Amino acid sequence: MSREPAALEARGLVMGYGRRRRPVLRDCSFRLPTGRICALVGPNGAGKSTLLALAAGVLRPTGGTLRVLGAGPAEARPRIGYVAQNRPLYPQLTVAATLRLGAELNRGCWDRESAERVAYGAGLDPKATVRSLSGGQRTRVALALALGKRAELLLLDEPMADLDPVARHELMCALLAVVVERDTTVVIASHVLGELADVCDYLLLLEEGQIKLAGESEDLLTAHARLTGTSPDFAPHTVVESRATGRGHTALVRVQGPLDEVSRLVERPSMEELILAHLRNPGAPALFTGSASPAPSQEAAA
Ligand SMILES: Nc1ncnc2c1ncn2[C@@H]1O[C@H](COP(=O)(O)OP(=O)(O)OP(=O)(O)O)[C@@H](O)[C@H]1O
Repeated sequence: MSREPAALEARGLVMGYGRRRRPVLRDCSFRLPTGRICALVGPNGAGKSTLLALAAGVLRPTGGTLRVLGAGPAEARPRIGYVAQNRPLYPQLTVAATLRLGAELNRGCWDRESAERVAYGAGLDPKATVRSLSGGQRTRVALALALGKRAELLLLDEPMADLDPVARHELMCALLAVVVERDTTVVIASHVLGELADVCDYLLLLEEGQIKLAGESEDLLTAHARLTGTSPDFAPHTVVESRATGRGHTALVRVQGPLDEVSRLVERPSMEELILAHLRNPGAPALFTGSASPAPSQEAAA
């Protein structure tokens, strides 16, 4: 059965910088279906920004393939909104002129109302030049441009990093209202795990250039459990992380068989807990749920 084109589909994706091309992304294969709000997490230097820049067509991979909305990244670019980590904007333009430029470049599809709501939400002066803005205010303008474009796929690199807590909440609500209404796919690279867990229904966890967890949040959570018992032996389950506690031993495990609820307390981990356990234990085996595995390549299927 053929599947509809994914928002992102990587096969053996490799990326290295500079002359030596030391791989920053190594043999990454995964699939992100459309219509998801995906958290892209991983430690500093794991390759999150690199993956987003490849998807946005700003960088070219050194190996493997990355399909974006069923096309090559350069071809898909008009359908993508990309907020890069350094928020590239024209410093000499005013905020109003920046939005006018966004409208000009996206004539016929520009969503002026959403763009202005996001840009001016906290009383930002339309006449202020971009160079005079704070980091958080620049983020506001960059997000406004991405949302105004009515993109099918939004790639947001640490969108909340510079924002104060009130602005974070306000902008996240504005973003969600728009993406839910339009069924936009969103990839959010961030270290703010608590906030991500509340809004994302898909997870990609990158570690040292490789995907370690990929799939629907619900499926990944169901595949794990927090077990507490008197014995440090949690067989047959695979232990991701364990520690001794006052009550005995607690472990976050990958479920591998029936859960013995008689001799152990069985609880469902939170998404934040699951991510932290994997980040602290890079040796834990990778897990891809069904929708996250790329379709067999045409050569393999033939
Ligand atoms: N332009 C570049 N030239 C050379 N190396 C680079 C370049 N950009 C990134 N790297 C290296 O690639 C690796 C991955 O960087 P990347 O910015 O993609 O990670 P990240 O997961 O986004 O990190 P962070 O959470 O700190 O933002 C790092 O080792 C970084 O030093």
